[in-house]
Amino acid sequence: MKKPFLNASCLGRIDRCDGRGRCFHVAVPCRPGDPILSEDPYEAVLYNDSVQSRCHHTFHESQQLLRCSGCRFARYSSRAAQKAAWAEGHKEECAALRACAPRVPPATVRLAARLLWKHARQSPGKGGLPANVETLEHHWDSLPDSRKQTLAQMAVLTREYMAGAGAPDLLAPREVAHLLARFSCNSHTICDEELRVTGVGLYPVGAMLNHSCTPNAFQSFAGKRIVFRAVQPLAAGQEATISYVELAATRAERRAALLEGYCFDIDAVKAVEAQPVTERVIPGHDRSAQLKLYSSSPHVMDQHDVALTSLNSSVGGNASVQKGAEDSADASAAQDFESLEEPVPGSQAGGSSMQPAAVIECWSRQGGMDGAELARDAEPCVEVLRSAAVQHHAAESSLAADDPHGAVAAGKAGLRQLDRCHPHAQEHVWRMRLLAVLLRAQVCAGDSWPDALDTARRLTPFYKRLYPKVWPTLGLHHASVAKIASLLEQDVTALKASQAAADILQYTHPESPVLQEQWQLLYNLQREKGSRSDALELQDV
Ligand SMILES: C[S@@+](CC[C@H](N)C(=O)[O-])C[C@H]1O[C@@H](n2cnc3c(N)ncnc32)[C@H](O)[C@@H]1O
Repeated sequence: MKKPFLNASCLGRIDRCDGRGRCFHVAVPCRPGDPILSEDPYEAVLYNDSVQSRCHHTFHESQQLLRCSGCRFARYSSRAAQKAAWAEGHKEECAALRACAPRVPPATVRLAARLLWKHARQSPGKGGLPANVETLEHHWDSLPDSRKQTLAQMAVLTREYMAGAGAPDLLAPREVAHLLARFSCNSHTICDEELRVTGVGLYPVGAMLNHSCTPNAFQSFAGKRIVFRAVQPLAAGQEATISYVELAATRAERRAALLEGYCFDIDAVKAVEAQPVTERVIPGHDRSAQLKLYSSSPHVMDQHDVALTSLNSSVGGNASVQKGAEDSADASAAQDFESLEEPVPGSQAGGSSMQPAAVIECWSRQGGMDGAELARDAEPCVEVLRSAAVQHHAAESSLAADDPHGAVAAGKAGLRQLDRCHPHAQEHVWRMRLLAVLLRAQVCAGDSWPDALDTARRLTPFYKRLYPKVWPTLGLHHASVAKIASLLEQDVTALKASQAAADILQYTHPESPVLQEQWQLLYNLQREKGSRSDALELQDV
């Protein structure tokens, strides 16, 4: 093992590991909640839609922001922040943004430009990339041609954008494309305490943490500084892992996202994937509703999948959203900055442009079941799942279009569809997704809190099963339940949810106002409970 980093905020070291390149080992035993690494980004930028509400330098939200009079794009929480930002790269950025106004390049293009300007400032005349960026994986040779083409077009865009600042040509187009490919598999999506996406940053040491679908650490952010914390006890020398993808998804979906975004296969260590014996497109639905039939249970599905997709005792199902032809759409819109926004780690849950689809994977648990019989059982469910997927898409679109009532209607319609499915489909992945979008819509609409509480409570068992015990999404979900229940004066529910939230958030958000809020709520609820039991006792007397 190499020496630990001198960086005092790092409790580990980088080593080589079998088949996965480099990895991060903790140097000392850690308890849940212990920070194992915290790091400022080598470079970071806000996403375009966060720019109006957040400081360009600190990434903190603010009601009163000062707008840069040069580019009229960047906004700052104070003069000091503006001054610091100017010295740290906004000087060149401001000129480039002015030159391409009113268009604004996507965040990853702005990130690449800032990184190259920074390197030129710190190592004048050296060229190339900083050493800690150069060594990051880019997997260029494994990328499909369509992806290479998109990255090449983004590289052209980056160079055009940088030329606006009158800077010398810093990197050849091919090298810029490789840099953008490095972003795809090494950058981190920056979120605030409530897990709202704010920007994207490159953290060279943080990029050493490998993926696991049962991670023992997770990342959160203080402004744009990343902090990795343990979510389980870690022994000295143990590898720290995070999840690169949404954990509340089926294995098939996680596998596809990892293959596409990070070029590795979570099933690579297992035997050859089970091949379906029959594959059929459901009539009238192109490839958007498909049936795949296996003669026996495909070993690649895990418990997680079975919980999310089982339909009945002899048939299993798996409905997934298939990614549309994003790359070719991007390629044909090379001149349109916004359409070239790149997916980055942790951000693949998006995809509002996807075509909703239902793919059902059926297998016989006993093996040897008659294929026609399986198909007959499953086919009506495919139709129902397909409709549920369509309603989910409609609900997401309505929410994005600021129409929460439309989203509530679509979400409820989707859930009603699913009620027609086999009772064992109660735990299907589309039910979880419909409940999640319905809850967001009901909270946005703000006119039926009892319904919102009911939705939130129906979602809880899914999240408890799918996320690790200590996980921010689960903690924040309990916090939402507590808030809605306390609004409705359902104190017992509020108290339980608030306690569950605080039990998690004390590890995941130890220094954040989100946890303070829970302590306050818990305190108020316990005090009220106390005074009510005092009152009762007095009455009894
Ligand atoms: C953010 S980097 C992690 C550090 C990387 N191992 C390295 O040496 O630079 C992501 C890349 O690491 C590899 N990787 C991460 N987790 C993995 C896993 N569970 N199985 C296989 N490869 C993995 C993949 O090549 C992936 O594209």
